[in-house]
Amino acid sequence: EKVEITKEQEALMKLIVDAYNKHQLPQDVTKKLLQEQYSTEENFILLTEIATSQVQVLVEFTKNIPGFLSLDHEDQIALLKGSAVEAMFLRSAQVFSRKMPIGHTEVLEERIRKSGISEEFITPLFNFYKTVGELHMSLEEQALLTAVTILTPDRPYVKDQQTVELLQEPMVDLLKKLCVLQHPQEPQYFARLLGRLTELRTLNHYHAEMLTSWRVNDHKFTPLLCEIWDVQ
Ligand SMILES: CC(C)c1onc(-c2c(Cl)cccc2Cl)c1COc1ccc2cc(-c3cccc(C(=O)O)c3)sc2c1
Repeated sequence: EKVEITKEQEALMKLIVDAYNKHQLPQDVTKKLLQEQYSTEENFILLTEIATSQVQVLVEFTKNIPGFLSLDHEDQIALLKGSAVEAMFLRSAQVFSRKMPIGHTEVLEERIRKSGISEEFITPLFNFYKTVGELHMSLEEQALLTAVTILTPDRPYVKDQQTVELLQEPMVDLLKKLCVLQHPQEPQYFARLLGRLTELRTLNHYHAEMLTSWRVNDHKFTPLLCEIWDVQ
């Protein structure tokens, strides 16, 4: 039967996509990717600055998700802390899928490869980037998938999972319809997207190890990253 987006789904999508477009990394932050030195230390410092700025962008985007600010405040924090790494994997993955104007892709890859991350994490990390890139996600799909990731009910310390599920469900339904409409020749596209969310869960564990190995080598994070990642 014909898949149709309802008027309220149209309105929800506009809200999410506008928020996603509005909250972006500032140019002066991302253009540093092309300017700074290429030492391991410089790369780590630059990626730390970008990640910190990205968390701020993520918080602003999340505040625009309908219903999020009506959630219990502690649950709002638990959702942000629980999804920050996954949302940043998704965000940084988009850089590799869309050809950045001034070759950010190669530069970002170079800096991530030489930032003190051990080889065992580099492989799954760039495999994820590759598989996301192959999906050629639309902007709407990127925005909705990020919202779905943030509204994952079973994050640690979330008390009222029920209410989070009520917020996440309409996003998932809308994303599913969007996938059918935007990829008619690929009926399993939505399933592939959800597969990336499963992959993101495993990357969380790798990321925790990455943080530990950076800290063992006395790398410093910013107060915001320490707060959101419960380090230091
Ligand atoms: C603290 C720091 C060393 C760190 O620790 N773990 C990670 C991480 C790494 Cl490595 C990989 C995945 C996830 C994390 Cl969380 C990081 C760096 O995290 C980030 C976070 C967001 C972005 C957005 C980018 C980006 C570039 C150009 C353009 C755009 C754009 O949106 O236009 C975005 S790069 C970037 C790097």
